[in-house]
Amino acid sequence: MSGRGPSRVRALSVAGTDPTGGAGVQADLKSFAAHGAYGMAVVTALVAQNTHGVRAVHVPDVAFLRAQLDAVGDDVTVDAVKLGMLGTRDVVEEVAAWLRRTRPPVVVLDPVMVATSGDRLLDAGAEQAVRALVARADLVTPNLPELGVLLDERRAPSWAAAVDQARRLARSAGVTVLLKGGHLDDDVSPDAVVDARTVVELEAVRVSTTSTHGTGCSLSAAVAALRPRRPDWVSAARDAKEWLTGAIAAGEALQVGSGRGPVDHLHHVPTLGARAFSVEAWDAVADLRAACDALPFVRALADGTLPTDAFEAYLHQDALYLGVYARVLARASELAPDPVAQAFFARGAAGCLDVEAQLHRDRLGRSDRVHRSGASVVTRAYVDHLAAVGAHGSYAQVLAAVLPCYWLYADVGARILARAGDLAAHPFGDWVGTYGDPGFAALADEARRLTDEAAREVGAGERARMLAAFVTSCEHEVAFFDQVAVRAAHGEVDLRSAVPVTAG
Ligand SMILES: Nc1ncnc2c1ncn2[C@@H]1O[C@H](COP(=O)(O)OP(=O)(O)O)[C@@H](O)[C@H]1O
Ligand SMILES: Cc1ncc(COP(=O)(O)OP(=O)(O)O)c(N)n1
Repeated sequence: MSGRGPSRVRALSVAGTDPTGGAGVQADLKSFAAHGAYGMAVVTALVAQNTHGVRAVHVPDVAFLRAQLDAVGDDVTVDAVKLGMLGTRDVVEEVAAWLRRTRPPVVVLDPVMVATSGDRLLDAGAEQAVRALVARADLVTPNLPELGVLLDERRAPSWAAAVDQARRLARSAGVTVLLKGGHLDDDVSPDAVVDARTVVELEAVRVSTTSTHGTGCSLSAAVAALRPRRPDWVSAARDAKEWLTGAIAAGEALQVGSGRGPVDHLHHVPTLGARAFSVEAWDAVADLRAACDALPFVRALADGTLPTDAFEAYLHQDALYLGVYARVLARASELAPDPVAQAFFARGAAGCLDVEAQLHRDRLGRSDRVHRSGASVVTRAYVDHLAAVGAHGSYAQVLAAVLPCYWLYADVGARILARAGDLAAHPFGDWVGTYGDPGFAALADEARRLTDEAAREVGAGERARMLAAFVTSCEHEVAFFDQVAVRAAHGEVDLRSAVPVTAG
């Protein structure tokens, strides 16, 4: 064994079960893991419940509870204990006796009494035993109704009254109270860490969601897991609450159950096991891809019937776009975590300015038309989006935003190439040849690979932001193809409304 102490906090949940994984020991173990703790669990009660409510409760004999507690305590050093559903007076007293014997350094008591579904999780005759247990805990985490029961008072009618109750409980039981404001009828959901002398409020927005099953279990387990490595309760509770708010916000996306769903305990953890980002993203833009293929511009470009002025107007906007796109690729290179990605995006930036700009110069240089106008509203919207992600987004978000320009072009280009036939005789053969080229497809493959690689490192929230950036870029791509062609095909290449591009 190493002399440096354990690599993780060893946290024990003593609680009931939830086979749907949202509350009870299942939630506690996920909360422990989410906070880097090694989780253990002693089961007090088997609960047949789901996101709609409790169907049945089976409380094993307390002798078996004692056997479980002793099996853990005889063998493992426990750094923190979280007590959840205890169910009966006998269970409460057995747990109290175990605490007296073992005295774990951190004891968090979630005084579970009634589930939000309205189902009782504690016998009416056990309330007095739970009141006595409070004095054996370091932190107690009541919701508003539970706080009233612990004091043998009515539920506080307001947040201020609840804080006052919490202060009185802290003083009388010599315990720190983490008062939870989830039951308030308000657009915020504050909590407060209250001890005999101080009250520290933890502010939080109220997430508009039905995914709040097991929030109390998850919060108390998170605080227990954090406390051994935090200087005080406020620090542990603040981090746990911030995490929980994100977990609640990400809950609906889990699509677990048709009632009050669970929170996503791992919302901040890299999305190992998820579909590759590019697979999810490509599916998300299936309609946009179909719309792109059906655009008059794309069809006329493929069969060579697009008016030359329309094509030149498009190329002119594209040249303006590429100037900004090159800067955002350079930003991706700057943010890249390794030399392979760094070099790829640096080459991409240079490629935009060299190879593709050459194509535009050749084309527009031969043109009789003089394209002095600035970016159209559509072009400006696209480059503004890219520049904003480049300025404020993470590496992963930047990659998701720049990927459509590679991927959609390679995808559409291959189909245009297939329809175009002999490029030598095609009026836009040089353009079609560039984007339909297998070399360009290989660049798109590499951009996709790097984006998937970046996505593997991020949590669910960041991945959702990546997806939003990708879809927005795809929407701009389709609008970009559509803008000049539609106007130009009707002889209305009007760039008077154009404004200069501001490089990102
Ligand atoms: N809709 C919500 N948005 C944000 N936080 C919430 C929401 N509902 C509950 N919470 C938070 O979840 C935790 C559990 O609160 P609460 O519902 O009061 O307890 P319990 O789950 O024990 O009934 C608290 O931190 C509370 O502030
Ligand atoms: C086994 C078990 N323990 C506790 C609860 C109650 O969970 P809680 O986190 O208080 O939240 P709600 O789901 O009641 O809102 C439970 N349901 N099951």
